[in-house]
Amino acid sequence: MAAGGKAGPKSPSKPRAGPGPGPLAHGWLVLYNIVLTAGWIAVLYVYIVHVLNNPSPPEVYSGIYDSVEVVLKVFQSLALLEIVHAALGIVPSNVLLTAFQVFSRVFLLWGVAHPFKEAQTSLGMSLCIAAWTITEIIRYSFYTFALLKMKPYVLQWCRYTFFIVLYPIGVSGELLAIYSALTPAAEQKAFSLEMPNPLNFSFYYHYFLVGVMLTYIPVFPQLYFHMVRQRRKIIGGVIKVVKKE
Ligand SMILES: CCCCCCCCCCCCC/C=C/C(=O)SCCNC(=O)CCNC(=O)[C@H](O)C(C)(C)COP(=O)(O)OP(=O)(O)OC[C@H]1O[C@@H](n2cnc3c(N)ncnc32)[C@H](O)[C@@H]1OP(=O)(O)O
Repeated sequence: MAAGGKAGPKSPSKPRAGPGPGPLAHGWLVLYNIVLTAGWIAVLYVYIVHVLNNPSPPEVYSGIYDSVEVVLKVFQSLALLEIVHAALGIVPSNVLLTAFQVFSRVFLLWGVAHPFKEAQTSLGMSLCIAAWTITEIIRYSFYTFALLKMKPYVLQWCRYTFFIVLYPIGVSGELLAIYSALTPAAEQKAFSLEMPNPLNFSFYYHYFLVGVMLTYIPVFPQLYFHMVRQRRKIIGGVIKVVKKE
């Protein structure tokens, strides 16, 4: 039995089996989702204030990361706990997909934006922050309501519809931000190891970044179509045909 008293991870297309999380896990998840909703609302607030104060390009996008940096890093990093929740079985999410989703963003923040000013000020960064923020306010508030046995249809519809547009925007933004870090990473030889060295091994961070960008090609469709299946299951009006023996 998993920590929260519910069955282990399930196939994404099956309905939740069992009673849901136990009381302790339930309380924790309510707290977690409320804190994360509030955190992302704070990101949105700072984002909007920045746009209103700097309405013309390039400042309108180039300064967004600087404005939201601290709060964004805190709340996006807290999403690592989602992998733990899924791995412990207290939520029925797919562990691998959750890990890809969370790691790609955490890596973008700490491995791309944090070290490279060019990524911070790129248009891509402002696009993905906008897409993440809208998604997460809806997602965490939806989970909170669901745990409290309320599922406002509008929120549920937004949760399983907005991704159709926000995923491509977010992923394009992430790829643009990584792309803008390639030249500075190569020029600065950041986090790289050149030969000769005692390990007899070379590592070039900008090539690693190219590798990360290529990883999006097989992984992103899996995430996207997972959400398409979830949408079909939850609000798609699937008619179940029961075969008579
Ligand atoms: C070195 C690093 C290299 C990394 C390289 C990686 C390459 C990666 C490429 C792809 C990158 C993607 C980057 C992402 C960009 C963006 O996000 S852009 C913005 C748009 N984004 C979205 O819309 C995100 C959509 N995706 C998701 O929601 C998740 O990530 C998911 C894992 C795909 C979701 O899957 P799942 O968990 O199955 O969805 P749900 O239907 O919401 O949940 C299933 C059930 O689990 C319950 N649950 C989940 N979390 C919680 C929680 N915190 N609290 C309570 N309950 C939770 C949920 O209620 C569902 O329960 P049931 O209804 O009972 O089934």
